[in-house]
Amino acid sequence: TSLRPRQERPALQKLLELLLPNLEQKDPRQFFAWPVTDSIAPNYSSIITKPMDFSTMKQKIEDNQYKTLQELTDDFVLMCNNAMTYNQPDTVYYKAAKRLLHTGLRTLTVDKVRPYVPTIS
Ligand SMILES: COc1ccc(C(=O)NC2CCC2)cc1-c1cc(C(C)=O)n2cccnc12
Repeated sequence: TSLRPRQERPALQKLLELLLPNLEQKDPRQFFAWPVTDSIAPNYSSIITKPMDFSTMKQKIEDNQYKTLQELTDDFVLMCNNAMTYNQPDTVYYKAAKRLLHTGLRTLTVDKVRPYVPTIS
């Protein structure tokens, strides 16, 4: 828990705090829970220029760094695409990323979420 005094939490931050666990549950083996290190994935940091993982996304929500649902969606897509870039198609990681991308995007774009996040036209 952060030591900061509890400042007013905008509606979007509350929504994202609800959505993130829903996405994390789609990664039961927790391949996407933490940053991928060069020790478990050789040369990862030289191949993937913009790493992303759920713990980083959680921190960005808490630091109120997402201004729209689309920005969180972009990080989620980046995370999945990184795994489909670094790993070969026949690996557990590539397959998990492909499945996560599809099921996760359905959660993020499903109509019942949209109305709560008016996009500034
Ligand atoms: C935080 O990342 C991980 C954490 C745990 C594991 C893991 O438990 N791997 C076991 C399944 C066979 C070994 C794998 C990963 C992992 C994710 C990834 C991704 C997301 O590309 N990765 C790529 C190559 C090697 N390992 C991984």
